[in-house]
Amino acid sequence: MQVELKVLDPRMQDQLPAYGTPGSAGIDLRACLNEALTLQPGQAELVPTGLSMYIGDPNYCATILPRSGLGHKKGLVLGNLIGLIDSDYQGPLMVSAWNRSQTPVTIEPMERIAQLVVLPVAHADFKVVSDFTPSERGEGGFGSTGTR
Ligand SMILES: O=c1ccn([C@H]2C[C@H](O)[C@@H](COP(=O)(O)OP(=O)(O)OP(=O)(O)O)O2)c(=O)[nH]1
Ligand SMILES: [Mg+2]
Repeated sequence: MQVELKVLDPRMQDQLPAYGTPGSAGIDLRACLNEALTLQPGQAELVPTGLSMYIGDPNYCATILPRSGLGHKKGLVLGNLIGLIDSDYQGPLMVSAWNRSQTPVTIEPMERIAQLVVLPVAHADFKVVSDFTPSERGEGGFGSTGTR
């Protein structure tokens, strides 16, 4: 699928978003910072990626997810947990960088801090009913099937 892309920061011109391997689901996003940014424990800051994208097709969206190495080892995750990019959004792509750890984390300019995954979207057509069509699960949830 094709997605329109604008390069907002000239430093991104020669490192346009790309899949790292043919099987990669995510495209790494860089921190387009002018200087290193140190996040104190618990601190979150919006970091520009230097890009904007217009998906255009309402049957798709994009999500911004943590990189597993940074998230697990350094505690650098996302302030919104998952970023959701609407198909009609045309503004700058931003990453909410959140240091969930107990120690400061420094983000260097142009460091790859998160990843973007494009996903299909279904639009629900809600039909109001008073009784659902019966299902095997019914109302059971939140551990109703046990742990073993
Ligand atoms: O990590 C993120 C999350 C969102 N966005 C942009 C794209 C998205 O389409 C728009 C709105 O996001 P969302 O709907 O999650 O936020 P909201 O708080 O509901 O804002 P709005 O009222 O503009 O929909 O913000 C980002 O750049 N980065
Ligand atoms: Mg919204």
